[in-house]
Amino acid sequence: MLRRAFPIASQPVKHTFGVLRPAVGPSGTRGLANVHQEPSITEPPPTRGSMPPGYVASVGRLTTFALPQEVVGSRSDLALGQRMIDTWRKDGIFQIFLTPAQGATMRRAFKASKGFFRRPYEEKAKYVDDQSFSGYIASGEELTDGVADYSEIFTVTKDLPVTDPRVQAKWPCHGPCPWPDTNYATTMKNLMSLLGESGEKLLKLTALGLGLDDPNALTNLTEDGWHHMRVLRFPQVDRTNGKGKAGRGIGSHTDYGLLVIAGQDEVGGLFVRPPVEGEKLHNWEKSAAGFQENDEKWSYVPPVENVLTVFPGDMMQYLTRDHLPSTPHKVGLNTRERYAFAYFHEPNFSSVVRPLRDYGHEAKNDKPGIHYGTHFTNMFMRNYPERITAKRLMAENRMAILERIASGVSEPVPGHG
Ligand SMILES: O=C(O)CCC(=O)C(=O)O
Ligand SMILES: [Fe+2]
Repeated sequence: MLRRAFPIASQPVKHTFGVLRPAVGPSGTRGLANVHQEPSITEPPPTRGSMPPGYVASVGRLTTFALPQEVVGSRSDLALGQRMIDTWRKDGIFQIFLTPAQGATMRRAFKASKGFFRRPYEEKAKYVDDQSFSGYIASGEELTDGVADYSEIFTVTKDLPVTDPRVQAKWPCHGPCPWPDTNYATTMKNLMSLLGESGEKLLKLTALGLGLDDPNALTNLTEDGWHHMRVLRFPQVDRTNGKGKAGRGIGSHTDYGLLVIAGQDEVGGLFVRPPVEGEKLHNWEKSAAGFQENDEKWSYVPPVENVLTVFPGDMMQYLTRDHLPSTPHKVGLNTRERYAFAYFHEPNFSSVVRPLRDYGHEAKNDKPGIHYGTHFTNMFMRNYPERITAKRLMAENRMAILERIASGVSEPVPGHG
């Protein structure tokens, strides 16, 4: 393996993207990642796996950051925040090193995920809930831009007992998580809480990097945040059930909240679209799903051991008035089955997200704000119109309840108004 010393924090790192066509390779893409670390660390993590067949894309060489134990607003925190923002604006994505606790829990979570997805379809299909969108989503069930994906998913949303006042008040998307067993539940909850710690640090660093007057401007939104996670399996490209679109794991889309923090096994399948001059998507107004699905401006994200990838979601874009666009991404099926996690670090369900006052081109607050829970509900209704949860929501006219919550007309629920 090649070894070389890497630039330290204060020096910019040049990124290169090599264009590779799957027809001629690469099998076993290897390359060097750019590492943003203490000067003593000189070994970049090697990449693994290979690009899914049939896709045309450049191969991303991602910058990797080491997050501090704690974000205290020091000069090095500020420099790191600025570097993170520059990297998102250029590549749309970066990597962070896993902490040892995250690494250990991630391994347990992959094991639990494999164990669950290997169970018979008839059993898996029982793990759904009619109030929350948590639980099992079969391969060929999820729609992106109206077209079925082959991803097989277990979604985890906030696990609320039926006695929770919000569930009692029939808030849309609020309900229990239909766990397959206690080991699965404990492992996934642990993983989410450890990824959430990175999410909070990343938000503080982002606020610093943006130069916001209030360093807590972003983390104020995530108190009792509507964090959720998708535990994913993608079938081998020639072992699908025929219900999705050939070769496609998940069609091009953006995700909904502040940050997407994702982890993948060694197989490979994820592509991101680095910001392109002149392209502006506003997924909360008009669906970004299916956007430029088939052109060549995509960058393959090679799997790297012991890292997570991080990119902005729709609410980060809205808050920053497009300075940090929500990164479009898609997943292709590979020659082997693939396992992954996508964790979403989100605002509180009831929060109204407004463009940052002290940031952007206009000082005045000229945008109405987005009620995050309404945005989330709209997105899930769009993706799973046939799900039992969507049907109950419509039958009980819970959209009207949501409107009352969003306009502040509803009875406040203790602690969650
Ligand atoms: O499989 C991945 O790496 C990403 C999955 C994804 O984009 C999602 O679940 O929204
Ligand atoms: Fe996604």
